Amino acid sequence: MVGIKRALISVSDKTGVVDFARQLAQLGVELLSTGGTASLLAKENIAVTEVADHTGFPEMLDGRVKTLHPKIHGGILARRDNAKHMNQLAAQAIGTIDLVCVNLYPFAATVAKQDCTLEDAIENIDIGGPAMVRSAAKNWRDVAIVTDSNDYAAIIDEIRKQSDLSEQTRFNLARKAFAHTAQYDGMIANYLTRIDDKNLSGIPDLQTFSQQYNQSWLKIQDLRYGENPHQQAAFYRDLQPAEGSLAKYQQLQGKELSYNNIADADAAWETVKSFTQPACVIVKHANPCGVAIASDTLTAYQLALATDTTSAFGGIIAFNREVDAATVEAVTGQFLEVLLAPAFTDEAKVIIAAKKNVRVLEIPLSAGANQFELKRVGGGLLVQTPDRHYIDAGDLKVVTARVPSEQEIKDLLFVWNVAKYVKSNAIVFGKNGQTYGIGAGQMSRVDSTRIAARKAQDAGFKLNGACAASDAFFPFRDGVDVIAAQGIKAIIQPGGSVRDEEVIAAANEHGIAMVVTGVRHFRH
Ligand SMILES: NC(=O)c1ncn([C@@H]2O[C@H](COP(=O)(O)O)[C@@H](O)[C@H]2O)c1NC=O
Repeated sequence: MVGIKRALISVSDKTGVVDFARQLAQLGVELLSTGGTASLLAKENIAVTEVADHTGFPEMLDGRVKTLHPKIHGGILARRDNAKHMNQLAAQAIGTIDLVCVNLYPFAATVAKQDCTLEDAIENIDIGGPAMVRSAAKNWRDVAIVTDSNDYAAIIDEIRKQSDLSEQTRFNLARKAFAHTAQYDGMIANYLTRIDDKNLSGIPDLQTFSQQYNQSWLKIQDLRYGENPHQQAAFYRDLQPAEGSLAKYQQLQGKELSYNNIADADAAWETVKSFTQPACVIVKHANPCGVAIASDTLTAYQLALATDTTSAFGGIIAFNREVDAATVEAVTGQFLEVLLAPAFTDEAKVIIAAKKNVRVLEIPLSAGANQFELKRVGGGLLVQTPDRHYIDAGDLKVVTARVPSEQEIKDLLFVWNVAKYVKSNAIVFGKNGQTYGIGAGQMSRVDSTRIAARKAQDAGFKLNGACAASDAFFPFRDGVDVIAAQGIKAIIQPGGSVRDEEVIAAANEHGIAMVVTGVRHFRH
């Protein structure tokens, strides 16, 4: 006889529940179930008692009241080691319930529908389910609470082996259950506090940002330390990370990821993901120090490295294509911290394995993005939608006498895309799908311009005929003058400065073609 004698199963998502119930029944567990679940189990010839028959009360109010009954909650909440509790159960002829398996009304899926009315949303707020989950989780020493169909197999396995569930398993299930109801209620509060008060019937108008913002994250790992060794840190992921996001990584080899590795890997991955052609991005301290697109990964790497071989030392290197042996041979010729790609060939994996310390991450490639970008400030949180603005040649407005050539337009779009991922003030020089010089994170735009110029000179690039991008408008003509002095003949920038006229006049003076995008890409 198992320690679990009676189980209550009440699930909206019925995935795997028939098998789970059948196996519990085979282990001698008596089953109670709510209407829909009970009829499914009965149809599958599994012996089950309807909760309504057990309590003697019918389900009522369109299912709003099914399990909210002392015979259910008494049976779950009574402490088995407390004589008073057990006597009280006996006096009311209430039997104990030892396992509760519940998943909740699909609130998230309901409100995700375009035509979801407030009434639909409200009806999909589960009441009896969370009450049972919380009762069972509170009484975890005596009751097992199962909220995730992914746990069914392991639970059956453990009961079969040990005739019961261990204290540790029950506690883990209880923690998971409270995390689940917290997330569920958080989601409801987020939805309700997004509703514009002007319209409280029909399909509500939803504001982008809720009045109270509740979010749940799952810890992937504790980190050895934070940005600096005296800081503590951990890495959390979204409950459902966006497709193609860093948190979907699989580490193939190498040392444990550090806080800075993860931050830099994210910067590299987000940048490389933005290119459709084979691309390589090398990141140091959250900024790309070399970016290139080419017909293959090896060439892309060689071109990206050539931008700034000094900064690339100890960098994070990302590709948006499967990485082959030749590329890995080349990449491991330099000191690197992390290598990321959607895939590695078997041969490439063998070669990189010799460099045990290099952290190698495989991430499925997809253009997905976080719903919101979050940034903590003292006592608060800044929330914004991600920068997902892309342009093509048709979006460019030529503002100078000189019009860029077709090749220059391609180069302008390339450096513009790179500039988007460089911390402001960002200036990027490049040509033929290769960055020539990157000026990042300066407090003045002209300083970023000077840095980009110096880096390009140090790397030995001839800037004649190259292009320049500025992530935001030029506040003065000085940046344009510095660019012109390098021999650069085409500039892309948002425009919109009060001194645009002065800036455009400078470009005309220097015979530069200038295009404006009308959009800026600050990144802090
Ligand atoms: N009202 C109640 O007493 C109640 N008890 C259980 N539920 C939910 O009813 C669902 C299962 O219903 P059915 O077995 O009828 O398909 C589960 O998602 C469960 O969380 C309830 N429904 C909503 O509150």
